[in-house]
Amino acid sequence: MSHEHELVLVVDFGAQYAQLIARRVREARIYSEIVPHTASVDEILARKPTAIVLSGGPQSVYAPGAPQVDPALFTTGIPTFGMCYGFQAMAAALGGEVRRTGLSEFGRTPVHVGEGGELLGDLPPNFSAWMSHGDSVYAPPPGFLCLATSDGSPVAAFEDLTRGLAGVQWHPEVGHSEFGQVVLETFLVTIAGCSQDWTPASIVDDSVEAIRAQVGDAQVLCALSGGVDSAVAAALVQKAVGDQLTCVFVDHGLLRQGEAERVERDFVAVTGVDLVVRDEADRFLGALAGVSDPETKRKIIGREFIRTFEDAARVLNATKDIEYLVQGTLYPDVVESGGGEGAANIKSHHNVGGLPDDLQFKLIEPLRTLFKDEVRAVGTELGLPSDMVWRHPFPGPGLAIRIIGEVTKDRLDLLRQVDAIARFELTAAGLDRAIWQFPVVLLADVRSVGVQGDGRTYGHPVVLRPVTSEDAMTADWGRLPYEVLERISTRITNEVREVNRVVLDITSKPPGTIEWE
Ligand SMILES: Nc1ncnc2c1ncn2[C@@H]1O[C@H](COP(=O)(O)OP(=O)(O)OP(=O)(O)O)[C@@H](O)[C@H]1O
Ligand SMILES: O=c1[nH]c(=O)c2[nH+]cn([C@@H]3O[C@H](COP(=O)(O)O)[C@@H](O)[C@H]3O)c2[nH]1
Ligand SMILES: NC(=O)CC[C@H](N)C(=O)O
Ligand SMILES: [Mg+2]
Repeated sequence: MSHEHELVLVVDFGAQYAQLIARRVREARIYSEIVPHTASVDEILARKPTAIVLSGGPQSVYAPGAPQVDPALFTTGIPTFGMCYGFQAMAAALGGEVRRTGLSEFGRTPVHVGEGGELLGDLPPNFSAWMSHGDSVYAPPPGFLCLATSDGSPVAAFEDLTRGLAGVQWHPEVGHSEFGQVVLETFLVTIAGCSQDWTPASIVDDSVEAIRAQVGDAQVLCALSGGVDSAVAAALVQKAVGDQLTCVFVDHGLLRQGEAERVERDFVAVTGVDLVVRDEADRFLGALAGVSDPETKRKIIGREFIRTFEDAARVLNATKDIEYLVQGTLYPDVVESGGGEGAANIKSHHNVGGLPDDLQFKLIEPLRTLFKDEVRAVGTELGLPSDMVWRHPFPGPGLAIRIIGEVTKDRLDLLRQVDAIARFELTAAGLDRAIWQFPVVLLADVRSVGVQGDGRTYGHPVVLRPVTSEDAMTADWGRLPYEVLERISTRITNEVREVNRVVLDITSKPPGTIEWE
């Protein structure tokens, strides 16, 4: 998909959020991918990047064994931008001086911009940038112009435009850095000359073409959850190969109120796609009986999903020969499971996943290079209705991982009721877009004493878990207005007899995760 677009490669030195750099580059409408710092100069050249970004990283460039940049990279003529570790590594590779500073800078840091130069030309003389470093560049390499300083960074930014090289000590990719996107775009567009041709329309055209080429006349199965990713993946495949596509929706009994009906009604109505609905509640609830360990729940659900897809294919194979399975895998899944070399390892999620080696399908993953916000833009471009494109993510294992304790039909019914109230009130308050996701968790094994109608109750607490996020990798707790919280709490305790306490989860991720299990 990427071949026809200019490419910016992000070389990952073990940055916490190399993905975020790639996202920011793409926000500038330039296609970007991440490569590990172990990639050789030849491997990098083979990808024909228009520009390169060297990421931050936890090490010190002068420490034995610390990852280095091969100086040959700087003679290729490809414009290269360094951030933090990448900036220091560029300095060290080209003869500048990098050493430990007496003053580490973590967090918001005032930066002073000097005279001249192009990279920071549009910035005011003083602004604030987000830093996270204990080493500093003390002297720029020969030929470089020092552009800025901070208290702990004698050289906080530099450039040598004769070679297309520049860098900054701070992290322009994080939202807390003022003018971060301006600096990045000045480098990529003005200095490196990248064209901004990565648009949702171009993504759709490229991927429709690629799917057609891959699939030919074959038959395709898509596991459709009603979630954003599989809806957009299915719509792309449908645009590419039309009625060669059959979607399978599994009602595993762990869905929220109205979900199954909504998928049938909305998705089919909009796309006209062939949909097979499998009612598998008995199978999933049977397999989950007596289980309260979160990992065991997830494994059971993953296994039963695969069995269900295989069953569905067996039935369909009577009339068509299903060769491909469509998955809504996103770029963060790929990076998290393939590993940016040296980067932290993030928990692996249920996908259609833990796919067996002897999988009978070949995979189609049209969203494999995209982030969630891009998937939403593609969905919009494809004409999917905005409530489908903007709906909150919902995990494949469903309410099973929001019931802390054993999953039973009664508990599911109870949580469905509570969840419907919370979601209704969020929507009524016009906050769906402001909140990334709003799990409601039933502490099924916990009871507390309450008083209702002058009588003692001994009910269950539920936890409201509104979060804000950009890509679910990190999250903050959502600051819902007190009036909205009050309405939700009152309605839940009035309308759902078994619940006598509503609590609010105010933990960010990290350290918490979004889901409780
Ligand atoms: N009930 C279901 N029926 C069929 N397939 C499902 C179901 N739940 C999940 N899947 C499959 O598992 C994949 C991963 O689920 P995931 O929740 O990550 O994505 P999604 O549901 O498509 O999007 P979102 O992240 O917005 O919920 C889906 O893309 C879909 O292919
Ligand atoms: O399809 C899925 N299968 C899973 O097993 C799964 N676990 C978590 N999630 C969703 O992923 C995002 C991050 O969740 P956590 O912060 O809980 O890890 C949030 O959006 C979660 O809802 C899942 N989605
Ligand atoms: N965030 C970074 O890239 C840190 C770079 C280097 N380890 C320093 O402390 O200066
Ligand atoms: Mg989902």
